[in-house]
Amino acid sequence: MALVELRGVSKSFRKGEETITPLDNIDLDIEASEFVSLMGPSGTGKSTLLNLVSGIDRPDAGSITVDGTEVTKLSRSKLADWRAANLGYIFQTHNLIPVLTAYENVELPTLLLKLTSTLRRQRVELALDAVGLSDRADHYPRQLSGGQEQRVGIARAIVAHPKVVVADEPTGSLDTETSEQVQVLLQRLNQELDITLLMVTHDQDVASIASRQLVLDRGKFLPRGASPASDSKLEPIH
Ligand SMILES: Nc1ncnc2c1ncn2[C@@H]1O[C@H](COP(=O)(O)OP(=O)(O)OP(=O)(O)O)[C@@H](O)[C@H]1O
Repeated sequence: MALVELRGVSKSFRKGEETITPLDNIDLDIEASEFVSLMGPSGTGKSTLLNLVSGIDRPDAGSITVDGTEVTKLSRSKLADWRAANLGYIFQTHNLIPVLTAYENVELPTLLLKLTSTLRRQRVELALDAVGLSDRADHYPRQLSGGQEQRVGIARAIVAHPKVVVADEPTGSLDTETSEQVQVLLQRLNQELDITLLMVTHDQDVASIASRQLVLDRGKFLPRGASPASDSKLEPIH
């Protein structure tokens, strides 16, 4: 069984009078330790897919299983606990809390876990070390560069030792040099710490660091090597 399994997953939204279906009966397997990138035209449902895998949103149909747990069957309260222990989320903008230090920002998700204070401290130190920011632990976000802030965001995503980390355009708001540093970091996390990654990006170069590249278009994954249709706006279903 794959670490992440999507079977027959569909998701629609009402937009005024129209219904759009960004995900239409899709299947996906992600094996443990894989690094999968996801590209596709704007509005095709990439973020929607990440939100479903991470249990932030629920599909209209189909099932999503992560490490043997059928996430789609969990109650709302169980889902919050499951997410805290099993899922890391890297955002395009780091979403750090400005009044907390780098250490405290990374510590935040561990407060939802039942850990001793020693283990909690070890996890935070390990995560900051993994992103090369041990010496910035006491700095506030405003005292960090954009790239350092993103690395704190990445440390926060891996601190709970999640089964899967999803990343939504993690380099989208970074300059080229900083983006390259973050790409190297993501590859290291995958290869050295064995973290399974699902990453959305608009940048083909960034996508190519992944071990498998997927393209989503018109509600489906395109076959390997195919390009999205040029007029690939989602067709409304009436
Ligand atoms: N909660 C929501 N309510 C209504 N419509 C939504 C909701 N979430 C997403 N959508 C719509 O679903 C479609 C897919 O959105 P999504 O954000 O997943 O696309 P995307 O591929 O990540 O786009 P981008 O590359 O621009 O970030 C869009 O048309 C969007 O407006």
